Amino acid sequence: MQLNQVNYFSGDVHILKNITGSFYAGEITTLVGPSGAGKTTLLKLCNGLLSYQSGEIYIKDKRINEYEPVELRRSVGIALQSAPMISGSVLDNLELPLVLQGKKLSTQNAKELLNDVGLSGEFLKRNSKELSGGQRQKVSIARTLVNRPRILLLDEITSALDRVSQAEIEALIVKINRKYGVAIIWITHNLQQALNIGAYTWVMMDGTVVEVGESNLLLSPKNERVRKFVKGQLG
Ligand SMILES: Nc1ncnc2c1ncn2[C@@H]1O[C@H](COP(=O)(O)OP(=O)(O)OP(=O)(O)O)[C@@H](O)[C@H]1O
Repeated sequence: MQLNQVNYFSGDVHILKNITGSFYAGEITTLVGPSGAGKTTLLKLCNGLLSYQSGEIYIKDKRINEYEPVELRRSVGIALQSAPMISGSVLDNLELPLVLQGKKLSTQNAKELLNDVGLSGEFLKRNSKELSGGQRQKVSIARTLVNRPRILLLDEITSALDRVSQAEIEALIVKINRKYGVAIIWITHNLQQALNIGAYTWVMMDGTVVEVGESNLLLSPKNERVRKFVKGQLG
């Protein structure tokens, strides 16, 4: 996915300013930065939930606003911190992206998806209300894989979890990244997480990308504001 001079305004407010850069297939890129920097807004532009006013976003040399909405939704999966579930079973939840297209999910495929996120096939019949926070997030991630997306957007998916579940989710995202070769764009407030798992990191502030590169840039940022931000987080 490539972004070229992307600008987004909400009314008169210039929220994202000239965002340019690439997210690569088979690589994890983390987005970090202070609250209000524009990270979530950028993710929403990448899956068409919001529309930019100028610039371009391309997936495979095709502008995202030239994709049919269903095609774009299939190509770009998103998982959120809240891991929203519909009432019903885990299978009902996994199947949701297909049901919306008038299709069904085979039990075999459903079990493989659960296996991808480290859950046994027995979970298919479980009521989604009975899942722990970590299990819910795993089902939410499995659901994003139903359409075999090229790009996976993750918004703070481990923020509400305990350390053990957090480590499990990190490991399974790395595994999924290798297995499916998707481009993963992961917003995190946890800079240690960005250092541990992301190949690349974008540091955003006030609607701009202030520093970008391999994630270990966080250990010795060039930009003074980034240095201060990192010091506050990593000590
Ligand atoms: N619907 C909206 N209307 C107006 N301004 C908005 C809207 N949504 C977000 N903003 C503003 O856009 C800016 C970027 O918000 P965004 O949620 O993208 O930041 P963020 O980096 O994801 O923050 P956080 O880390 O707190 O989630 C903020 O200044 C926010 O107040």
